[in-house]
Amino acid sequence: MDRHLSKQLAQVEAALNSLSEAIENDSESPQSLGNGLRIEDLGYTAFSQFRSSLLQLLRTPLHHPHRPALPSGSSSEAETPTIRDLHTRVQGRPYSIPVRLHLAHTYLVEGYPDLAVGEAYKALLLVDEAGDESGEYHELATAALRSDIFGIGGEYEKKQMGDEEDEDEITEQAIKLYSLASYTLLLTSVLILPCPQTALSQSLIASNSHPSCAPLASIVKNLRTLTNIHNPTSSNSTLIVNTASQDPNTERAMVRRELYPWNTHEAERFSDDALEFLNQKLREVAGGLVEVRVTELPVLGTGGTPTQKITKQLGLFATRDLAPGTLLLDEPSLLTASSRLHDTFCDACGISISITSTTEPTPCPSCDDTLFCSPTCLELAQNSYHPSLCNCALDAVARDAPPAQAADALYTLLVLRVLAMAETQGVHPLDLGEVRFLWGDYTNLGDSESHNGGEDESRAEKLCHANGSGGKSHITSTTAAPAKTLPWTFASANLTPLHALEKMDVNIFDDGGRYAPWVLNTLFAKFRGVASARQGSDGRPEVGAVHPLWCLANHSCDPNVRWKWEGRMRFWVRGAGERVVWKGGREGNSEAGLKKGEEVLSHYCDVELDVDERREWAAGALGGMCMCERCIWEKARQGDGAVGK
Ligand SMILES: C[S@@+](CC[C@H](N)C(=O)[O-])C[C@H]1O[C@@H](n2cnc3c(N)ncnc32)[C@H](O)[C@@H]1O
Repeated sequence: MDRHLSKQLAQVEAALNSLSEAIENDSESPQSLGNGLRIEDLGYTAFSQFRSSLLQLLRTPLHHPHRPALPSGSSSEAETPTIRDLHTRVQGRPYSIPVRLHLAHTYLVEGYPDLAVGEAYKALLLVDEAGDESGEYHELATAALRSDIFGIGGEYEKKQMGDEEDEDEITEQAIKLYSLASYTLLLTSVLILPCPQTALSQSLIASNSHPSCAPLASIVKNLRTLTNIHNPTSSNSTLIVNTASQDPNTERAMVRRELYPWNTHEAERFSDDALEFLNQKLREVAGGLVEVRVTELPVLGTGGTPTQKITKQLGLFATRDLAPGTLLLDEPSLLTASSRLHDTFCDACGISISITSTTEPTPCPSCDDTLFCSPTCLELAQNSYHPSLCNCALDAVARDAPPAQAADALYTLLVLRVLAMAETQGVHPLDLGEVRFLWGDYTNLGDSESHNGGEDESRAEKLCHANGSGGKSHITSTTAAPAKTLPWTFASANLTPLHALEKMDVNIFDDGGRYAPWVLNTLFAKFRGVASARQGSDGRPEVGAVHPLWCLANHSCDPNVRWKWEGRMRFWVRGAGERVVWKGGREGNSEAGLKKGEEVLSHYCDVELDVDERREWAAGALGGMCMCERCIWEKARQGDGAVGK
């Protein structure tokens, strides 16, 4: 890194450190904020723990790509609540700012800065509510704040202030301290990710709320230089963003893609019950011609050679001999999303209304803007997700994104669809039938071990312990830096979902943890592994969908089925003449039809491309370089100079 940038980063770190010092110290300190209060007296009894962690965090360069998870700063393990304990506390006291801050800083020291951002941001929203008499949650937030300061567990009354002190004034000071503590956590977390543009935009907001806070002013100044943003004339002028810098709304970081140790909603995908559930669904849409089975797949590396490791996953298999042309899967899905604002796709199944002539386009009777391809789709939507979105004015959210962001926008829209399904059906988002069995491509599962966790509390407990203590578990316990393979932005993980939930009239604080940041991350992890998209004539992905049964099929560059998605996802058995001709002269697989017990192999990329292009295209969906028989053969021939013959 350039020396100038390093210097700027060091100054940001120093300013963050002095901000946290100022928050913690009392009025005698030179860094004092001048309010005479200590944050530890205000219910945030763990702030000093965060402070010592912050110092450790800042000691590792913020830009370090393999920043390790840090030990907690607590002196006694026994006193440190686990993330699970803190989830319970947040659910029990959803409007308490210090409880959320404690969760945020625990996430941060455990190596989840993305989750810390989510909770610190909610703490800030609560600060706003407490300070704004017209806020929807003002009374609840104020009551929680007063209870944190003066009530049971509130240490304030034991301190030096007498009874005659004005409670209102103390509450006001507490709001200020909590605001600064929330910003400290938020800014530290986004810088660790690292998302400097997001840090700058949030520090500007912070500095506007706290104009006399010198450390914040220093953070803004240094982040401005760091991000190469110039504010040429006055504070009112539009920021001129250097072409090399990014928009905070789209600034991406990579975060851990995990089966979180506290996630009790993940299905035991290889259990008899799960296989029976999925096979029952397959009988409904595939007439029993295919079934799901546990299978072994190679773990794909980034080089052109196999890793020798095997992973246990699911796959689809023919239950009998199937002749060419047999329709073996015909699956509808309501888990769809359109990225276009003005084109007309059925809101439910995603079919282009202009190509379907069989049925009557049907608007929602209450919100005319929402169009379905048929009364059937309208009815399905009403039972599944639409009531939560009807008249919510969410149409424009994440739509018509620029080409570079169109794919990411589709994932966000799929997550929003799930939130509406969860609300309409009163089900936890991760328990929805459409979501529960999806492959999440988590990086903390052992490669060759089955992903066979149970559903109950005891399993979650076991995972928590195994993860921390090195006990035997399928969750990898490793001292290496955790892999970060999940794209994350502040907007997609926080701003957009929270905005949508508020429009849906969901209480974003007291939600029983259903829409917590880790739940949203888990949804993104699943959708990035299994969603499909259709491109428009301009090459932009315009409709996305998750078909939970179709996506159980594994990939081959010599697929034995062809598929088409027009409202429903369909698979047909390829005939001999439809099998791909391998480049380099080999005829490929000329077997017609599928034999009983043979695996159904789909394709995730254009199989007409050359081997290198195919591998590049499919790498994201496969987690590495395709090692199918055709790829290996064509690559070897390429080395011989024989491809193209
Ligand atoms: C859409 S899912 C397919 C179903 C998945 N096997 C399951 O258990 O649900 C895609 C994932 O399957 C695995 N996969 C599919 N085809 C593969 C192949 N040919 N080689 C190795 N892994 C494959 C990769 O891990 C990929 O991320």
